[in-house]
Amino acid sequence: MTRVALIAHDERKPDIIDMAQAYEETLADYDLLGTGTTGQRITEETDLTVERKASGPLGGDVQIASEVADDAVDGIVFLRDPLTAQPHEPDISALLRVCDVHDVPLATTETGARYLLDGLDAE
Ligand SMILES: O=C(CO)COP(=O)(O)O
Repeated sequence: MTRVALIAHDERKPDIIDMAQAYEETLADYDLLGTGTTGQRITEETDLTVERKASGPLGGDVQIASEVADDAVDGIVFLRDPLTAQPHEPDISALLRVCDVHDVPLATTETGARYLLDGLDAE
């Protein structure tokens, strides 16, 4: 089954919830995972089931990076807050890097997320 990770920094959580609601029918066909708080918010505000990893600052990004390294993830939507420094920036960089290494599509913008999810849906 297609496995998709959903991650958003705090300032972007309203955006990822809007996206999850708009794409709920598509996402319902996928095996979803996410960082802790993002996963919790999405499960509260949609009927989707999300496997929750640790919260980002507590290692959730690296847990997802580990799955990417195992070729277990098909796509990631990661709505980052570009205006706020994150204490776990090295973890975020690791996740982005491992996606580059494994050619896993990663969208960090809402438009990119739409392209990514439409693309996965068309496969
Ligand atoms: O910090 C994050 C990603 O780097 C997101 O973590 P949460 O979903 O737990 O807020």
